[in-house]
Amino acid sequence: MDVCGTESAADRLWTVDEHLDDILATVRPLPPLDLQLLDAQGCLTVDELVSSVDLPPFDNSSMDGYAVRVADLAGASDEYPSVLSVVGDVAAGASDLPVIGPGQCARIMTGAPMPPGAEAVVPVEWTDGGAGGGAVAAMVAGASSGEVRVFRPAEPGAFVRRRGGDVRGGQSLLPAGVRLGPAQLGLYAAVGRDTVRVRPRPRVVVLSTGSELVQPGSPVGPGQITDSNSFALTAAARDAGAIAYRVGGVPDDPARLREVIEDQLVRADLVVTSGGVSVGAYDVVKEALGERISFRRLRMQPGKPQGFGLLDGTVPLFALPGNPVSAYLSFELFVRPAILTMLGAAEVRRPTVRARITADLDSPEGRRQFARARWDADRGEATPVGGAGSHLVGPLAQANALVVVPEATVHVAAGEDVEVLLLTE
Ligand SMILES: Nc1nc2c(c(=O)[nH]1)N[C@H]1C(S)=C(S)[C@@H](COP(=O)(O)OP(=O)(O)OC[C@H]3O[C@@H](n4cnc5c(N)ncnc54)[C@H](O)[C@@H]3O)O[C@H]1N2
Ligand code: MOO
Repeated sequence: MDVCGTESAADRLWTVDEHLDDILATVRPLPPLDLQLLDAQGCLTVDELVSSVDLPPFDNSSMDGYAVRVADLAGASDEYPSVLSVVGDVAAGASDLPVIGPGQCARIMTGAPMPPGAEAVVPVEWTDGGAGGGAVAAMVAGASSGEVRVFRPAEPGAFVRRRGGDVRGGQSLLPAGVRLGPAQLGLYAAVGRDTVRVRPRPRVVVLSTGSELVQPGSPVGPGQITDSNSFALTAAARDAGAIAYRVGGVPDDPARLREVIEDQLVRADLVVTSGGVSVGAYDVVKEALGERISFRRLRMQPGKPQGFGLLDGTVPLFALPGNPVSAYLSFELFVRPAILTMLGAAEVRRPTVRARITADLDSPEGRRQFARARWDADRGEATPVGGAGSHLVGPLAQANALVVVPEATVHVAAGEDVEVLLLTE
């Protein structure tokens, strides 16, 4: 408060929505890039996929068997098989095809082109395979010429996969903005594309600050704690679709932190720091970046102190609070939407559902609380795990959702209907 008792800019508490709106108004999708198919996995496309080819590219057989003329098999049965003369073999990839005349057929393999004159395929199991006995279970070696007895008639087009029956040249196959998973990448390859235009994965650098931090695997001295934030946040960035680099344990020295950030900027589309943003004597991130990004306090619990801005007017930097639960939830609520925006996603927020809460919950007045919970989709229930403390990493690892308690609510009773934000969807 200033001397007149009015709220100054520094005192102002931002709502969660105001902070997110500021982020979404600032962060832009990355410029598109042509990538090799497998480098684009998980990215969102920029263009619609229009096929320049027919698939299949030619009429072909869906079975190992014989390519036949339909009239030759009229009335064929076990008792009165049709006897055809076999004029050749057609394997997948064959280009020199025999012409099938009346009374003739060719052995044909799955995927092989239909030879001219043939109208259908009979599977080998409906023939004697040229062996002169009853029906066989598979192609008989060396019977590519001679005679074959066929025990059933054939419909025109039976077991023939038609040219263009799957995909037509000129057809629109996928709209822009599709996430490239295995089937979509397979489709690009199937229509002959070796590259695809996408928004690339943002490169995210994750930095942990704090002179008290030691890296996992090292001995922990008095007053020290293990750096867990850089692991959780790097994993969360990858989960959101980013390429993430972890830089653990920058000490509480503003000059050193500025130096590390400058070094990291060569490989960063976005930077995330944790720790050093509150009001202590060693709040290194605030000291190092106070002039370059905006530090603010939110009507939120956990996650009250936050820093956000563009470094050099281009690279978004998120200065998240150091408490592990605060850092992780801040990432979920603010950094993840920024990464998804850079990827070009239309929907950047986690989904929410309504559920019945199974236990009482207290919440601070004037702050939106995000309580860790286990959500049971079948029962439509959310069960809080652990308490409100933002150092509680044990229960955080049990949670798959957050119960959202509005700013004006100070108590929720078991059995009430609440909003639940799903962390795993
Ligand atoms: N007088 C006040 N004190 C605090 C306030 C306040 O308003 N007035 N806000 C509290 C809130 S809320 C939060 S959140 C924290 C934010 O603190 P910092 O961002 O400055 O974080 P640190 O002080 O560096 O660390 C806080 C806590 O988290 C642990 N930590 C830090 N980094 C890591 C890491 N990489 N891995 C695991 N744990 C980490 C650190 O040891 C501290 O215990 O400030 C409150 N104080
Ligand atoms: O806001 Mo702090 O993030 O409550 O622990």
